[in-house]
Amino acid sequence: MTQILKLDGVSRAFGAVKVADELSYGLAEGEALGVLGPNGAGKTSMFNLITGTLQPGSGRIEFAGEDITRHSAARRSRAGIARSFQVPQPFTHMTVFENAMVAATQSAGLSGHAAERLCLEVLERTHLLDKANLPAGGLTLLNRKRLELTRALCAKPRLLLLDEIAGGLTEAECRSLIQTIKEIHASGVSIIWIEHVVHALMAVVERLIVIDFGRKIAEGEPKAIMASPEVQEIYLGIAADA
Ligand SMILES: Nc1ncnc2c1ncn2[C@@H]1O[C@H](COP(=O)(O)OP(=O)(O)OP(=O)(O)O)[C@@H](O)[C@H]1O
Repeated sequence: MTQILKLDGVSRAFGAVKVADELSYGLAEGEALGVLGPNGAGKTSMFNLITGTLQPGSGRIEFAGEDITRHSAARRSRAGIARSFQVPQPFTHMTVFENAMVAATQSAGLSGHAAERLCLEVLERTHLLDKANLPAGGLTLLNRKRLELTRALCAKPRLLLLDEIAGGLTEAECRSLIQTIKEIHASGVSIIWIEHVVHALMAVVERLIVIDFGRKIAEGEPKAIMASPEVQEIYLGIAADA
């Protein structure tokens, strides 16, 4: 199977804090990978390393067979890497549609009707079409999360990085978001999903990795990983924090 992403011995420290410590793993094209780990383990930093807003101290990152370790964030975005942020970051004074258009024009490089068509398609997939003309600042938390997804999808990603998108939602809202993410996955987009809401992860991902102190401490089939005593101990800590 073709690998869309490969991290090879990626390390980065802030002073004494290692946010990535010899991190190595691969992601197959079309695969959904879950990432679990306690607060401060380095999960968001790993996304920053993949998207190019943080440079590794050492190691190599490949995307679609190309070494992107020194590529700029803008170049990686154009190549098809998109992310959602843990704290939704819409342009609050703009409408939902205008927010989508920013991503379609600036990240996917589209203009005119092509950009509008993509935005409408994505807004339908993310169930925000009926909110298209509302200001983004007034959306509920679920719809702000849906807008995060919309903005990422309007960049036409091959790889979608989701950062704790299920946090803070009610059970019913979480189920509805899981369904949308399943549909995105089924459309062929490769996904890496950092999440503390473990049942949401388990409903979607085919493989899990667990990170602690920037190190990968477990990797494999989700149920087997969750059953391991080492991960159970960390998970109890995560459940207490969540
Ligand atoms: N730019 C930075 N400068 C200094 N320290 C940083 C920087 N970015 C992150 N850190 C520190 O690195 C550690 C890892 O942070 P990171 O946000 O990657 O963890 P995380 O696993 O995503 O945590 P959470 O689950 O709380 O979001 C934390 O101790 C954080 O304070």
